[in-house]
Amino acid sequence: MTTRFSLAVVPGDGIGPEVTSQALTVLDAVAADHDVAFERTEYDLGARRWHATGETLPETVLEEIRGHDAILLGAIGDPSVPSGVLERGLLLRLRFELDHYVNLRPSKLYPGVPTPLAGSVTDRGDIDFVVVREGTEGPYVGNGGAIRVGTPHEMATEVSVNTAFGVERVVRDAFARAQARPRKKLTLVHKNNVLVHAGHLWKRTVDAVATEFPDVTTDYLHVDAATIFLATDPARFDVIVTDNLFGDILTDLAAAVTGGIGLAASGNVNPDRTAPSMFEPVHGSAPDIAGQSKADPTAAILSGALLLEHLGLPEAAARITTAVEADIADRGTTARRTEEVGEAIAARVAGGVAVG
Ligand SMILES: NC(=O)c1ccc[n+]([C@@H]2O[C@H](COP(=O)([O-])OP(=O)(O)OC[C@H]3O[C@@H](n4cnc5c(N)ncnc54)[C@H](O)[C@@H]3O)[C@@H](O)[C@H]2O)c1
Ligand SMILES: CC(C)[C@H](C(=O)O)[C@@H](O)C(=O)O
Ligand SMILES: [Mg+2]
Repeated sequence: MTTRFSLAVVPGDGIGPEVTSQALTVLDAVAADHDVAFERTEYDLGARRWHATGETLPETVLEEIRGHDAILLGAIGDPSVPSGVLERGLLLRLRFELDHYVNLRPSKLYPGVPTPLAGSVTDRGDIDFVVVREGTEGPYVGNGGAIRVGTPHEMATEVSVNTAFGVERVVRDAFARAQARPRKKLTLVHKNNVLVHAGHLWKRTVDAVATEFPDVTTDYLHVDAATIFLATDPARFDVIVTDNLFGDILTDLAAAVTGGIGLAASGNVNPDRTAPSMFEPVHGSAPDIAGQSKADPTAAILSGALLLEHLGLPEAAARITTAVEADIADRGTTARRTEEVGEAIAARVAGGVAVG
């Protein structure tokens, strides 16, 4: 019997629709073999809607989206809209309202992928780590303001919020993920030599939760040093847990050293399943290449694989990652159009051996 899943699809802005349609093609290619069907509702949210109506995320639309099994999102943000309006009013609002407190960002260096890594990195095969980025707190919450705007005496604040509740739940999730991985290693990244209030809360929380996971080894890096090691020795990482802003920055760097932003997938996960989780590439709307079929849809396609895992379909997810891995190994240097990449991966998925 076919199992039906409802998907809310938010293609969004710039290259968002281009890469999302490829992710959907690949999801459909894998669905039939696994006896699942995706019933999709597409939501017109982003710059076009904002220009037409002034809306970013109407309450009624949010409630409709809430009723789905999962969300697939392309990218949000457009140069024609003041910076922050869509990012905060749409993307972050979805993450906050749907309690996506685990922002999961895996990084893996696939064989054959070019990387700007330092020449000293020899054991490239071991580069396989995941950043568990806190998704609902930190400096992202909008706790700030500005006075005397536009004057020489302007003062602006953007206060980072870190609650014991919020830190503990994401740290606990990161430990569980570390425990389930072969190396069982967790690195806390923060800046507790300077940010002593938030940093010490994070450190104390990791130390306390560690007692419940005796088989997981832990270490700590200041965020500045973490950027050094991400560029020179990324194989040292297994699971990184960090706050919302550090995680944002580290994961673009992680993407850059593992083949580029076009390959980096993510899941905004609500582990308690009180609302649908949302899967999206790490990259943005890339206005510089939008509408030219130049975007690499691989990140969106791999985000589709994370979505399948979340829905309890690990074999279907593996079909996609295996197809992507094969496509990457074969890529060479000839540039392909967005849809060519998507169709090639979909063909490999369809031609693959059905498992599960
Ligand atoms: N999750 C999201 O929706 C998200 C994430 C990041 C940025 N943004 C928004 O996107 C807009 C542009 O931001 P930005 O330029 O800082 O970041 P970006 O990720 O959109 O682009 C950075 C660079 O990476 C390239 N790039 C991105 N995705 C690519 C892909 N799939 N294939 C090939 N090249 C790719 C772009 O061409 C650009 O040169 C802004 O409005 C920003 O707020 C949204
Ligand atoms: C667009 C922005 C709000 C977003 C973030 O900072 O989380 C983006 O950079 C990301 O990485 O998904
Ligand atoms: Mg980012």
